[in-house]
Amino acid sequence: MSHAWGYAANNGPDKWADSFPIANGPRQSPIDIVPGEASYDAELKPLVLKYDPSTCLEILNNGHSFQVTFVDDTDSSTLKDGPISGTYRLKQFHFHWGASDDKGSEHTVAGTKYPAELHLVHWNTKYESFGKAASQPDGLAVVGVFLKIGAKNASLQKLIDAFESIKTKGRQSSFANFNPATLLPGCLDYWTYDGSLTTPPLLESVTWIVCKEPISISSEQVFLLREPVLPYQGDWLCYHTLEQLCVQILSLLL
Ligand SMILES: NS(=O)(=O)N=C1NCCCN1
Ligand SMILES: [Zn+2]
Repeated sequence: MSHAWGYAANNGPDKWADSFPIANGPRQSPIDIVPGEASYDAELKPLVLKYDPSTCLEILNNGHSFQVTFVDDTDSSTLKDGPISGTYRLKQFHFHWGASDDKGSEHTVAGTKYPAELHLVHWNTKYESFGKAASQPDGLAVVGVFLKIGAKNASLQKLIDAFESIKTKGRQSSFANFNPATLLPGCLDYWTYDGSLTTPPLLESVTWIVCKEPISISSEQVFLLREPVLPYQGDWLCYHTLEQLCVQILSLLL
């Protein structure tokens, strides 16, 4: 791929295998989760998530999404138990969303797409860093949380309020004292499977932990995720299309 990966026709998921042949690997994510085909495992434990807001560092526009990054040099913000062994440290979280409410999540549930999906990315402390862990089959654990249209999400609003400071690709700004636990659903029941990163480099190093219960996002909030695309400013793109831009311009004019 002569240019960076993305979600357009010329560099989107159908083209990723050109530069990342592991895209055709045996444990690629995302998948369609079919609850009726999932097996119950009595050995699995409840998730233990311990997040320290003081480890929250910054918010970044990486061109594909926005990402909140955490200080990960101690075991202050960790994931334990559930389907994993040992201690995994929180590195970052980010979201995936679509150009309309009928799509956007990466995982699907019996074919149903949610408007958005949160990913909390953790790395196994048996390895010395995120980078080293990302190439190991048990290196990463990502907690996925679906978002469905409903009540305004006060915690999500704190992220949206920070968008003004990261309007162009590559921009980052300090973002302190945010508790990612406020983005978790009340019930932490989950599905789990061994998979991969869903974006390049698509490494097959992820233990996926997908929460069954979604959290809410309001229509107004999801609209703000789909900020009008101003390519010359490099605003982030996530499944944006010309149609979406036209719809948004018309909605602003009418
Ligand atoms: N959507 S995902 O599976 O979390 N993919 C990721 N790719 C790069 C590093 C962090 N995560
Ligand atoms: Zn993701």
